[in-house]
Amino acid sequence: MSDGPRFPRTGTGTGTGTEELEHQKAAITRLGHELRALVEATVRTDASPDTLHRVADGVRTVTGRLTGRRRARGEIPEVDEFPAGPRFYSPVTGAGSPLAPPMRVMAADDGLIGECTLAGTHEGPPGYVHGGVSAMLLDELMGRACAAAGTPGLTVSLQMRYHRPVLLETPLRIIARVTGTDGRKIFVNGSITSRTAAPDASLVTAEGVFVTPDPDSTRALFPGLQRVMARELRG
Ligand SMILES: CCCCCCCC(=O)SCCNC(=O)CCNC(=O)[C@H](O)C(C)(C)COP(=O)(O)OP(=O)(O)OC[C@H]1O[C@@H](n2cnc3c(N)ncnc32)[C@H](O)[C@@H]1OP(=O)(O)O
Repeated sequence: MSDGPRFPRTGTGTGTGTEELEHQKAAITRLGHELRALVEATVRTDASPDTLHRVADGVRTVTGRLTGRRRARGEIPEVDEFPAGPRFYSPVTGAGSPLAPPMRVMAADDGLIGECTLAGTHEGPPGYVHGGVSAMLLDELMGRACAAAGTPGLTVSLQMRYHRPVLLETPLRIIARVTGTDGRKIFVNGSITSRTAAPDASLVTAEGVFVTPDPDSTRALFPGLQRVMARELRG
């Protein structure tokens, strides 16, 4: 892992709302980077039990510093651009999530492309990516492809085919493409390939069906969304 980007350490408290938000995003990104390094070091270390106990004590102390006000379940963080933009704590793309590789997402001609490299944190068979993690990458990108196409939806079906094991520590390309719609149903294809070894050979492919909830279901499922829209209307 790299040392990560350098960010200002604290907000000034005197900037505009936008500046404060940018400071917040930078701090979230920096902590996410350090936590990811901690998780990777944890699953790869050969340290002694004494060292592991000392580190566990230290981590417990650090955790204690983050237990002030917590977001309520379903509350959308102010830094997020939900549903179409970056989500800072997504377990796949979130700069602030220690679970996220994080996958970078880019627009392509006919869908979205994701890029990431996975390591020990996401291991399944020794040396290879966990199959559930491959499904998670694809589910996220395929869901975002629906939103990018103007038809946001939730996964109702995700059929995975694992053709070859996905190597750890190898740059990956994930592709998602909406292939059609039928009423509220959206059909999406996805694949994972290596960006370096045999980039044309799909390691994993997926076919998904996503459904746009009707307006009543959307309101019931995502009460936090109403608050975000009200926040944006207030400017
Ligand atoms: C911002 C991007 C983030 C990306 C995140 C990644 C995506 C995710 O992980 S989403 C989280 C996982 N998914 C979920 O939790 C969804 C759980 N499911 C639900 O809540 C509901 O099924 C919901 C709200 C989506 C749809 O419910 P509802 O509106 O009642 O749909 P319903 O009327 O049953 O079905 C709609 C259509 O879909 C079809 N359908 C439903 N389930 C399936 C299925 N498993 N396979 C195929 N078709 C299905 C129905 O047959 C129906 O088709 P038709 O209109 O032709 O009769």
